[in-house]
Amino acid sequence: MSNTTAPTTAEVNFDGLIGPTHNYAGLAPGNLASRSHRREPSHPRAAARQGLAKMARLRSLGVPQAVLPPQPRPNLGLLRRLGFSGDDATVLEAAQKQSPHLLATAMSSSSMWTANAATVCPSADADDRRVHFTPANLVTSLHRASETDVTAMLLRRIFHDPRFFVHHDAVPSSTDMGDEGAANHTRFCDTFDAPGVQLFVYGSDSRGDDGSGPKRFVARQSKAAGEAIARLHRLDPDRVVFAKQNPRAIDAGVFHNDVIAVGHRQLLLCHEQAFAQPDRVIEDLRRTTNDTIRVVQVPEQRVSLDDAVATYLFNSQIVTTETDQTVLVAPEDCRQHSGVNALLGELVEDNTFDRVEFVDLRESMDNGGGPACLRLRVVLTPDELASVASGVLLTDELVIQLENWIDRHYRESLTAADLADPVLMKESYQALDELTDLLRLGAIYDFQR
Ligand SMILES: NCCC[C@H](NC(=O)CCC(=O)O)C(=O)O
Repeated sequence: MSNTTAPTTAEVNFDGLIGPTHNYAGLAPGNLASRSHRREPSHPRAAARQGLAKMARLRSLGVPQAVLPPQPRPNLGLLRRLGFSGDDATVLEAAQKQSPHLLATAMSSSSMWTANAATVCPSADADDRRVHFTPANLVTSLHRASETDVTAMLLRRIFHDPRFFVHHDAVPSSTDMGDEGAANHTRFCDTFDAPGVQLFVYGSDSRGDDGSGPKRFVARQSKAAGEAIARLHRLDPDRVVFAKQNPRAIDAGVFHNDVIAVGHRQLLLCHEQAFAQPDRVIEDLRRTTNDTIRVVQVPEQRVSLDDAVATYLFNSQIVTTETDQTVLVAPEDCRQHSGVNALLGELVEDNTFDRVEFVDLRESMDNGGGPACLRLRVVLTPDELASVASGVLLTDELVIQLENWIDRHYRESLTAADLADPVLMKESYQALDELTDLLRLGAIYDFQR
């Protein structure tokens, strides 16, 4: 078993702990799983256990693993800002009566998908040699846009040392500046301490609607946000690539690029329909990486866009283990799909991966979040890692404490009718109050002050 303090510069996965109000409200634009599971009962305890089991599995492979706490729900501040008043129970009841949609928004536990929390660039790539963070504005939907402030606070709290970390404000919240964070951002490198090349993928070009965008669903990520982040993070423009998503893919349910492409070190695994101009993207990546990148494009004939979205093949995580193996951590759904499973066998055969491991993330998957959605990758040198709030770094002991904590506080199931229950609110706040002790973060939530 490895120690979480990596001796060399390493990629640390910060996974979002799934919160006690995890539910299916169908809130997410362009996300087919969210739409099709709308109003189904959810299983918060199983959900949180599945997410934690994935973290423990990666840790057992020797991948440094940390945890980000959920956002406080219900988000009473949001409901009050929208005109619901009275005591807490009255606010929840009025919201349920007048707008179940707003109530569900205030109960969403979507912050678990930390790939959307922020864009992070390692110190090796920034000209001031510090790690840069920009929280995502998530303007496309209210339930996600209301995560930004708490995310920013959490990141500042966890990565608190200004010698190592720079925290930027989110880019302005305007639809032509849409930013959904690291889900549309990939970094390629040789070893993690070496300077990398960063790929920013976008669905909309802020220069206006020229009719080339998706027809059915909204493009959530803008090019302008990526450009701003590349400037803010002081990246070398010669080592940055911008790529437009294929609008057909967005219309098939690819609401983030990480539903159709995944990169790790010198490998890009993507569907042939991922980008509007795939040849140009590959050429740009070859040039900027001095031809060290290996691109594996999966043809439509092998895996259709629809099957890619249904199985979340490309939302797998690729990790380098302690023994220097390259492992693909894929959703169970990929094993169950014969075509995808056969392809994975071939990718092991041809040494793209040393092996594939499958993880059961049913509860998250049913809201459109696979293995890669649940993690924010932060590349840290040993000194940077040593300065991080250490209570969030996963240890064997913390896994056991969190399992126990989940079992004590989380409900087995939740329905839409339960969301206004003031007892659920108390349970949720009490759970989070205890969690901040377990993670040694102090009082971070408004309700604790
Ligand atoms: N990276 C995965 C993000 C999934 C997320 N789903 C949601 O917000 C579903 C919420 C709901 O419908 O209850 C989204 O689409 O942004």
